[in-house]
Amino acid sequence: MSTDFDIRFAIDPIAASAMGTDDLRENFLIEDVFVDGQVCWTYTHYDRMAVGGAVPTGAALALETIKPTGTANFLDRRELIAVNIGAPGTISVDGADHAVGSRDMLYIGMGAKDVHFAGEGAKYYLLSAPAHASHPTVLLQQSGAKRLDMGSAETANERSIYQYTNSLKSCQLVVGLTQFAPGSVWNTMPTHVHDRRMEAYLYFDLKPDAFVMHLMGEPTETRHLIVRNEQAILSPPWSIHAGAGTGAYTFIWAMAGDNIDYTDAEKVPMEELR
Ligand SMILES: O=C[C@H](O)[C@@H](O)CC(=O)C(=O)O
Ligand SMILES: [Zn+2]
Repeated sequence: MSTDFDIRFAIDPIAASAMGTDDLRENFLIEDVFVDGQVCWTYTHYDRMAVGGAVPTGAALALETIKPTGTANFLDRRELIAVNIGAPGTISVDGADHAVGSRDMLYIGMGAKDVHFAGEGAKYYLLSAPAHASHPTVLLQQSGAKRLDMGSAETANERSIYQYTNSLKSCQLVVGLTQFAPGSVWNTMPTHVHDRRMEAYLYFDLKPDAFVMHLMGEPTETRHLIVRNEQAILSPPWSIHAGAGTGAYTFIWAMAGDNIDYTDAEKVPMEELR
């Protein structure tokens, strides 16, 4: 069996505020996203977003159904975005091969049956949410993404946000990538919440001893998680999601929920955080 899954329940803010390090990590951190020769899923109860990794070594890896979806094929009632953070690879969707370069994303619409992930050195980060309509499979590239430049060097948060799904027709998925100017380490600060949509972050491009001090929790009741290279975190709809790295990093953010309006977020005033 080359497909594995794990289930994460939806945690409320009161329960989260009582958690120590181990419980926070167990509920909100995904340590092993990428396992050689495997497709590994974390099926969450936050908007039923599934977060996974596929690392083909030799043979192509099939997208197999998992028990929690309750469907014959994984995408019978879902859509998926695969982000390649490794070497260029190929994803086949119902017989059509799609070349997926490093930092390219492939959107695969509801109803696709036969999906295979291939390419030695390719590393696919997978995001999937329930769908109500079938949209065409489409390759999304950084060059075609909407770029937003934010922050400044003075506040160590100078960064470019690439909204890959800006012109995509999706049911729920909104996905992008954030890159930093040299020396800037703060993401999503000033921070925000969006109760309409959960979010997941994948932190990568970190040096082996580096980490991101990820911040979560309600704005007035924050907690931290130490996140290493190629680990993901789940942000419940009620939580802030921000962080500072001990060095350079890149991250992929992804949301699912009630709307796909990127700008529909409530800013948290800096004075309110505690
Ligand atoms: O809801 C959107 C996400 O939190 C990211 O777009 C935020 C982000 O990349 C950043 O500010 O650095
Ligand atoms: Zn957000």
